[in-house]
Amino acid sequence: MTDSLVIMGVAGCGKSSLGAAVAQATGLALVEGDDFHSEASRAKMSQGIALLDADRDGWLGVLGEQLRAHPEGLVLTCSALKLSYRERLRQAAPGLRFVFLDISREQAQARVAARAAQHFFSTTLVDSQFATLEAPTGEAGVLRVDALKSLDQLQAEVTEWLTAKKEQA
Ligand SMILES: Nc1ncnc2c1ncn2[C@@H]1O[C@H](COP(=O)(O)OP(=O)(O)OP(=O)(O)O)[C@@H](O)[C@H]1O
Ligand SMILES: O=C(O)[C@H](O)[C@@H](O)[C@H](O)[C@H](O)CO
Repeated sequence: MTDSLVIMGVAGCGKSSLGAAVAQATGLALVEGDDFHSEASRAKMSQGIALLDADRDGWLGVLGEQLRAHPEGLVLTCSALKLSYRERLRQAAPGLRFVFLDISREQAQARVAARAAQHFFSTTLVDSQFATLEAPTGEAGVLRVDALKSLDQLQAEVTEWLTAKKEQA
């Protein structure tokens, strides 16, 4: 059973912010999924072209290698929008847990627009993130959190959940 954890959700939901806070709180290494997109994928996203399964295939493979390379556990930020993507990651780290940052389309749009000048992700792509998203409702090892809560509150919810899981194990 792995200690690794994925912080998932659509663009702008707060994966990087919460990932950093949880890594700090747990002492686990932080791996930013966005750092492993190919140049071609980054170019597509900055031009407002949504990624397809084929674009995400190699990326998910590399993220699986990251999980395998950290048997002590890590905090991985990754959109992980579809069940099949999450299953790929679970194959690399059986028992992998996910924190789903749940956000409305309007709020995600507002956050992505607010940071557009400093970020590669095109604001026109938010709708496609929601079209692709298969929420992980009902999947094992998933904590859903409200992305509009404060970072402190979110981090506390996640660490409490991780501690409760450890006590059950
Ligand atoms: N809990 C929060 N409350 C308020 N604002 C937040 C919160 N979390 C993140 N933000 C803000 O929302 C924006 C997006 O956050 P962040 O970059 O962490 O999201 P992300 O999901 O990693 O985005 P992406 O994957 O698209 O890079 C940032 O401007 C960040 O400061
Ligand atoms: O699967 C995807 O479409 C991508 O991973 C996106 O979600 C972005 O990379 C990310 O959120 C950056 O804004």
